[in-house]
Amino acid sequence: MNSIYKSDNRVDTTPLVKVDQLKKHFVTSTNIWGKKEQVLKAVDGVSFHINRGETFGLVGESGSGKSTVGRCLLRLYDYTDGDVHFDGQNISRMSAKQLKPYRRRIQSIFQDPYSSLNPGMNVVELISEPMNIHRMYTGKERKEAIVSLLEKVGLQSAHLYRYPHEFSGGQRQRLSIARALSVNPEFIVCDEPISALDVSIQAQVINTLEDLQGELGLTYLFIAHDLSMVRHISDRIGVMYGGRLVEVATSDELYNNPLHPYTQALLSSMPVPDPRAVIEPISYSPALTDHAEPEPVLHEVSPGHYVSQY
Ligand SMILES: Nc1ncnc2c1ncn2[C@@H]1O[C@H](COP(=O)(O)OP(=O)(O)OP(=O)(O)O)[C@@H](O)[C@H]1O
Repeated sequence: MNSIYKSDNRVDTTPLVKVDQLKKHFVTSTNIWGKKEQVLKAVDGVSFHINRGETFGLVGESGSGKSTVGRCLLRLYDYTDGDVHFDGQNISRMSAKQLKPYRRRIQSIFQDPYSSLNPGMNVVELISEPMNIHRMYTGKERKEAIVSLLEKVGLQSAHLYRYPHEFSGGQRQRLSIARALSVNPEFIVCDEPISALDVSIQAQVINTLEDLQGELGLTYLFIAHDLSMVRHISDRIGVMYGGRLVEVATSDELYNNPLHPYTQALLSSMPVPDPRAVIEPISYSPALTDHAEPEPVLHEVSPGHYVSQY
């Protein structure tokens, strides 16, 4: 179990995750001589930290770079520039061998559990797979660990030999959570984990994630395109626009006092309870010309509330 206490009982206040000026540019076309023709700046100078036991929400419209940030933290991508520290260690340029312990400590849950779960594996096999990779648990101990994991996420031992297609969408996402937890991680990148679920199921899965966080001391990066989804679960929220963070604040501060026009636009497009109300698409364009792009620097305008130039 993760603990924010050091062995001498002093609280460890160093952030679990620290991201410094992260950049991930994709070369989207290459000419016949192998020269770069077009570069897509999916993430372009993003900095934030996530404290131990905290949930950091990352929001923004489709294409703003949220998933790319998540994939960089998981080291599924090499970065173009910048650094990511995990528990004080710079993991940015670690070799596959050096990364191995971090691959256990940092897990992920994705939007579509059906495509991330091998349909030919039953529950025991699906949960055993990460345990095999990290050589955890054997024989009877493993079976007990799997049953206990299923109970933790709201499934039962009767499900042990079932296959993904035999579950509902919500149950499949619970299975993905059990699989992520199987190797005792400290940090989980949750990339739109409830977006594909029925609204009635979304709150239940969120509650399970929150309960597990309290029980296991987990730290989450919670990615969503919709502010209403992250509000409840997040301690702090970062708003992304065009590969950059435009505002970071505590959840309450962001909702009560949004400063960046893009955050205000996102908030005003939040679903309203009246089903007859017309929801307008977000319209926001920086009031700047091409040659004066906003600096990827966040200014602290009040304690813990950061906003970029706009
Ligand atoms: N492997 C890739 N190669 C080229 N471009 C990519 C790649 N992955 C992402 N992109 C581009 O990078 C930009 C950011 O994508 P990303 O998926 O991070 O955004 P997002 O905010 O997570 O959006 P969504 O909610 O739709 O997933 C997009 O323009 C996307 O097309």
